[in-house]
Amino acid sequence: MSGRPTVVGSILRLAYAADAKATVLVVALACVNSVSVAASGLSVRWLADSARAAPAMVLWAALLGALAYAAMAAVERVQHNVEVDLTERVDLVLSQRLFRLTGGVPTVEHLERAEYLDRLSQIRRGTETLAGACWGAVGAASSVLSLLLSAWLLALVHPALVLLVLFAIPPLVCARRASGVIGRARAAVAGAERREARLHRMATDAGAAKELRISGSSAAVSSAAAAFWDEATEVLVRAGRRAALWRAAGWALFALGYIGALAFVALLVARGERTPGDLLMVAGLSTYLRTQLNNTVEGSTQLAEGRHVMAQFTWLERHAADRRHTGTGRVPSRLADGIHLRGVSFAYPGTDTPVLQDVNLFLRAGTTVAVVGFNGAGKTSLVKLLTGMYEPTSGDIEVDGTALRAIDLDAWRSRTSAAFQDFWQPQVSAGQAIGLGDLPHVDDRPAVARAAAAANADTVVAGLPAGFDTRLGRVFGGADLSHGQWQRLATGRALMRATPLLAILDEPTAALDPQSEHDLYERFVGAGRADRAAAGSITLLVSHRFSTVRMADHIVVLAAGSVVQEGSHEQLMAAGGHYADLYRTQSRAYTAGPAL
Ligand SMILES: Nc1ncnc2c1ncn2[C@@H]1O[C@H](COP(=O)(O)OP(=O)(O)OP(=O)(O)O)[C@@H](O)[C@H]1O
Repeated sequence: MSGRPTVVGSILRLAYAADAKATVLVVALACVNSVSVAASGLSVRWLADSARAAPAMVLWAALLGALAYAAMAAVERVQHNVEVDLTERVDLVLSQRLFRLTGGVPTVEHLERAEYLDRLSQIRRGTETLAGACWGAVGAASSVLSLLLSAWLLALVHPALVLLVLFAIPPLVCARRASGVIGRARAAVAGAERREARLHRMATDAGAAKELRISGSSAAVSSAAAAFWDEATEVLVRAGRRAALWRAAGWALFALGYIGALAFVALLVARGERTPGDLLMVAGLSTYLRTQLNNTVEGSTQLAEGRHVMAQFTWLERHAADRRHTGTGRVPSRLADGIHLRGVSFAYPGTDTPVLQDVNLFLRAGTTVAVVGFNGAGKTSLVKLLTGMYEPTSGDIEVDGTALRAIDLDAWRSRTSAAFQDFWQPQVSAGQAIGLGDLPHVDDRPAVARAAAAANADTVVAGLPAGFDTRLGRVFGGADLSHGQWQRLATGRALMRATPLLAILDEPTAALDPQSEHDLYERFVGAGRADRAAAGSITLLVSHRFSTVRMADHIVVLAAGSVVQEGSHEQLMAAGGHYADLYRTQSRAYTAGPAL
């Protein structure tokens, strides 16, 4: 996407994909417009000269002029309407493509890194610019055609007048410089704009609003947002001024050429070497030339802005292609052995600090494994690796002896289920909010009801006005749920797949009391036990509550990204150390502390 033709080509291909007929029409109208400009210049000259030499021709000259003007006026109107319609279509095509690309990247790195988020927000805001750039490209091409025709007509008057076309170069070069200045400024402020937008969203988010008011930090958030806004605006305004200076310099040079050309032809007419018709045509063409040039400059500015957005788009396409999971290996229908982690280390992309270090683990088929550890020990990162959200920096994860990186990731994910700490709150019907856990069965009411009952979400649904058909979430004016109720639905979602090979519960239980959490984990482990046993399913529990953890067959203790202990509850208690200390401390807190 480096050269201009590639950008123009890509943009025109987009327009063609959005609406082929309208694209061809816009291009054809632009050509008609260019020819009309030249025809109108010719008609003025013909009119003036025939008035003196051949009065009978005046009518024909006037007719040509009228036709040229009518064509220009009609084309302008129709072209504008078609362009507006087509811009919306291209915008839609781009938004869909962006959606597919963002969702199609198998990893989640681009959604977790600030640098990538900046690029994404530039693309999101820039789809309309890119769509508009189509017409910038077409307009610029048609103006170049007009310029060539005008140059030919000027050369007929005097070859030296072709130089006027050379004066068209400075405004173009300067406009390009100006666009570069604006484009760089936009990229520089993308981070500040994203932060400002985030703070703005936070200030209007009901959840955050409560804490902001209690802590009295609304004003601080508002002034932080204002500071980001000011920072971005200052850079953009400064860039705007510099860009305006560049543009003014370009036009000043053109004005010099324009005045010089008119003076030159006026001199030739005064000497009787050229006719007044020539002078009128040069004056008329020069005026059009300025308009056409203006269009070319605007078109090339739009094109340059579109080019910047296209560069980000191309980056996203490359990122998606680079991150494409190449594994095509089959996922076993049942786990015979289990999942091995062999020397797995992991650092988040763009960071040097490993959050998992040389982890060697065996998750045996058909067992329940619990992972415990302090905040930041690496538990969720481990879950992200097991679900293929990231690949290990070194080492391998093997599913029944086949490396996960060699397995078809979509197929693997279709045999996993998970409920996360930061779970999703889909604004759909209550039934679908559960059914989405197994897309082919999203509306399978008996399956949804089973999952709801297993997650204890049936009581939540029973309290809704239209049961499973109740629309959820404030965005579409649906019923709102408490955090704990959303959590139950999320757990229901994770129980939709009857025979996952890996079922994960990564603490989606923060809003539950210890007893409810314990019940929920028990239900999760017990749900469809026979089916899961037949499939050799591994159930992975992440929890800080040791009363919950002890139900697992195997417990893994993580500390600072390394496995420090593993075994059954009894083995770990007998061994003493980290796990036993934490277990006793927590038991004491529950027995001696206030009732929870
Ligand atoms: N997207 C990310 N980019 C960079 N670092 C990250 C990212 N997510 C997590 N980390 C870092 O990785 C480390 C492990 O985080 P992780 O979420 O795996 O811990 P955890 O054991 O699940 O913690 P908790 O009990 O609080 O959920 C932490 O130091 C965290 O700061």
